[in-house]
Amino acid sequence: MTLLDLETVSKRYGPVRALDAVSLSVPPGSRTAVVGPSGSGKTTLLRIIAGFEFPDSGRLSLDGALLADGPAGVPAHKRGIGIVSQDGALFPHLSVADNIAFGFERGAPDRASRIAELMEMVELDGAMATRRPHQLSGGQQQRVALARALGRRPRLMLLDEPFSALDTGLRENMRKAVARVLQNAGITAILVTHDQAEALSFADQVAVLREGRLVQAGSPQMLYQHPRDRETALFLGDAVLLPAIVRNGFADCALGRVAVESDHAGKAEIMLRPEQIRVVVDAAAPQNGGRVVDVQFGGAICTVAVALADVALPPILIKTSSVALPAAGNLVRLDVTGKAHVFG
Ligand SMILES: Nc1ncnc2c1ncn2[C@@H]1O[C@H](COP(=O)(O)OP(=O)(O)OP(=O)(O)O)[C@@H](O)[C@H]1O
Repeated sequence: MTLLDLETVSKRYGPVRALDAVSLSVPPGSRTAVVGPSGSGKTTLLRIIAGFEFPDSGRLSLDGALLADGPAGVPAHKRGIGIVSQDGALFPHLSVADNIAFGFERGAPDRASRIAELMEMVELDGAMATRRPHQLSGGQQQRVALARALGRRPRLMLLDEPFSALDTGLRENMRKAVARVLQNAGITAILVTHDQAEALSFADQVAVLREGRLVQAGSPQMLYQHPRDRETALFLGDAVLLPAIVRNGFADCALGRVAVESDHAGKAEIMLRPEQIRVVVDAAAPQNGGRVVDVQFGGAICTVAVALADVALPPILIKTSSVALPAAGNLVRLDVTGKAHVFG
């Protein structure tokens, strides 16, 4: 089942291909995160879904109804799509209550009860209803913006970097709160973010854009463990990339023999996520290891750089806990858990 369907949507700005034949299906009730480097087309995609822009070619439909077919289609205000932007875009001269009620139908009889219900939904204290936006924290302003967008009972909610102005702790709380609110209201959402960790934890589906093209879409686990290419792998998190010879479900590499999930045979590049590698101090100078050349203490997560026995390879960086942290100069063994991903 699909709520929003994009078929080969393309958009150019002069010589720039902002979107190049992007196809994407968004299931009802799901949360999709769109990620990609700066200039990859995320905002353009969101603006086309919202109806602020029209594609040059390609089609998009919502719940089976056509929203746009090339440059013609349904205008933004008739799409039933809600938007929460980075700055919340609240009206500074209106109270919280008036901001929330802005999208209601004129003279809505249940105005007060709906405002109260929406404030409760986004976990805002009812006493704040009479405040102006400047009397709220960044997180509270974002909750008002979300309540206002929810008040229009949208079929689809677009979230354009709504957490980016918040600091780390608050950001995580807001992300969880928004996910909960959307889930409880059964609203399908699309989030645009620069933050890979945010995308992986918020979404059921992650879509990676690069230079206007959709590189890969799938569940966060699938993309993290089986990225299409090394660029996507590195975009979604830290990765250890090693040359290897692959055969019969195993790869021979600088870390010894590692299981792989691939029927590839021959030379290939393999990828391990750093958390798959355990550093064990082992004075026996093991084959599957090397010498620690640098240790960066980082509290819960520390980074250990290990120069491999194969000097042609750069040192690999491994994230590890501060418990039993090796020291620079130690000889270490690198034990791998799970399977490596094979590119190619
Ligand atoms: N109105 C416009 N006129 C000309 N070029 C544009 C316009 N809007 C976007 N572009 C170009 O289209 C490409 C995609 O831009 P877009 O804003 O969609 O990327 P983005 O992934 O959202 O980037 P960021 O993460 O920096 O916000 C960029 O090369 C951008 O310069």
